[in-house]
Amino acid sequence: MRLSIIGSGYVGTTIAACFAEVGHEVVNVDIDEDVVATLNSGESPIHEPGLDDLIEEHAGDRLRATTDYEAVLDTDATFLALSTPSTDDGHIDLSIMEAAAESLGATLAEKDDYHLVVTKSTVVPTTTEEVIAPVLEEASGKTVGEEFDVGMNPEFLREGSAVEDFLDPDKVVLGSHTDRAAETLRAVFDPLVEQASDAAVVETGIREAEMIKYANNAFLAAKISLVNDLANICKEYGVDSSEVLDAIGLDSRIGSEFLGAGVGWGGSCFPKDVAAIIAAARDVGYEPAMLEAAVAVNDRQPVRMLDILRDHVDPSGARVAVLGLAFKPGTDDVRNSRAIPLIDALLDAGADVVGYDPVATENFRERFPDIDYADSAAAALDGADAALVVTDWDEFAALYDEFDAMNDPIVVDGRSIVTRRDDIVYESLV
Ligand SMILES: NC(=O)C1=CN([C@@H]2O[C@H](COP(=O)(O)OP(=O)(O)OC[C@H]3O[C@@H](n4cnc5c(N)ncnc54)[C@H](O)[C@@H]3O)[C@@H](O)[C@H]2O)C=CC1
Ligand SMILES: O=C(O)[C@H]1O[C@H](OP(=O)(O)OP(=O)(O)OC[C@H]2O[C@@H](n3ccc(=O)[nH]c3=O)[C@H](O)[C@@H]2O)[C@H](O)[C@@H](O)[C@@H]1O
Repeated sequence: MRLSIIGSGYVGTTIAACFAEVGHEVVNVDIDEDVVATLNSGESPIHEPGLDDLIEEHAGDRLRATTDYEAVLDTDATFLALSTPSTDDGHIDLSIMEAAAESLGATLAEKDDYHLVVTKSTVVPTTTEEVIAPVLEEASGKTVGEEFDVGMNPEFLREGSAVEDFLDPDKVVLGSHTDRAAETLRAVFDPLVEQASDAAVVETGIREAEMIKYANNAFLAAKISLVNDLANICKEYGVDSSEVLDAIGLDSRIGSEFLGAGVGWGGSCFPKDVAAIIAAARDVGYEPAMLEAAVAVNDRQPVRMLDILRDHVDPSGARVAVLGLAFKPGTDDVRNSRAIPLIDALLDAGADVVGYDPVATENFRERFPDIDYADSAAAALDGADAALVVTDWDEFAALYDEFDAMNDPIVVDGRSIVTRRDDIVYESLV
């Protein structure tokens, strides 16, 4: 099939390269000329394992990029993979989606045959039908359900394993309202599902597909917060939370994944998506108490870390090494990293902060230009009064002798990965 993908960020680039890999002809449309040039030169505009190889193989053949929306006219279906950030009050900000839908609609005005427009971005229920479709109709002069259809196909890939997650998913969710849209979506995904090891295909309505994405992310975020609540209780009672969590994970109804207790969840999606579904729920008069609690627990974990530090050292004037600035290991993405609230609190308390991350320092420096940065964990620990571990990078698990260079070592481990030493004051956060 011939597919167009609007937006070439984490999701748009990954799905374009993967659709090309399973045999489709794909064109990426992005307003960013650098992104387009990078893709056309056979390189990936984002860092994701395996993506460079796919782009190198298919660019100039089944995969190309352009800034010109006219490219959509030679395709059968378009996926909208634009950012859906938060407004200041947590609501979803649809302005980028609306601008792209308007450009797409104006282009579709010139198309003679049927077209399917699929929302790939994470959007709150009713957005595709009540926001995107009307913009497309207005700009194209066409009617949804007649000359074109809309559909919804949420994305569940994770940064750091995006290609693998997309090509071998647990599930593919196809939301549509007409037989024609359902058939087109099936035809897009059939080659992928055939080669995936065990992908379930869920055919559903459009607003159900939109909600499945929020339910998925909200459930995972709430699972981590529940785990953190339980692990905090464990700590107060002197119970080893890792033994407790390993044991409950053996119950197949609970499952062993996403039981990692610690300083909490961050990133470009969980915080904004949980905030957006809370705001959307309130808009229709429902108070989502569980989700509000999940956020409250998550907000409290960095504060607990500082409280534990205070039990051992007064942060005012102390040199504190923060190990890990990325929101999770394997990425240089610092959006909503737990290091941000932690360092804000440390600076408020008068600490002298030195940060270290294997790959995320430059991105973090844009947010905190005035703290010190070290070139290695050892350099960050040298002369520090305390160390706080925020991201579970493997290299932090391997630290041992490096703690000798600290002044009276105090380690507060927000990810429970550091090897304990009897001669060091070691506190796990949970
Ligand atoms: N990043 C992730 O791991 C995942 C993200 N999602 C969702 O997918 C959506 C996209 O997220 P990302 O790919 O991370 O966003 P992103 O910010 O990485 O990429 C968006 C791209 O859209 C382009 N763009 C902006 N306005 C445009 C326009 N009018 N026309 C054409 N291109 C335009 C930008 O230049 C940028 O390259 C969001 O709704 C997000 O919540 C879903 C699953 C995973
Ligand atoms: O909607 C999205 O964009 C994506 O959001 C998450 O993916 P991602 O944010 O890339 O990363 P995760 O691996 O889920 O980690 C999110 C946060 O939770 C934290 N986490 C994760 C697992 C765990 O056990 N404990 C824990 O604290 C991580 O440190 C990180 O800060 C989801 O896992 C994806 O399915 C989803 O598509």
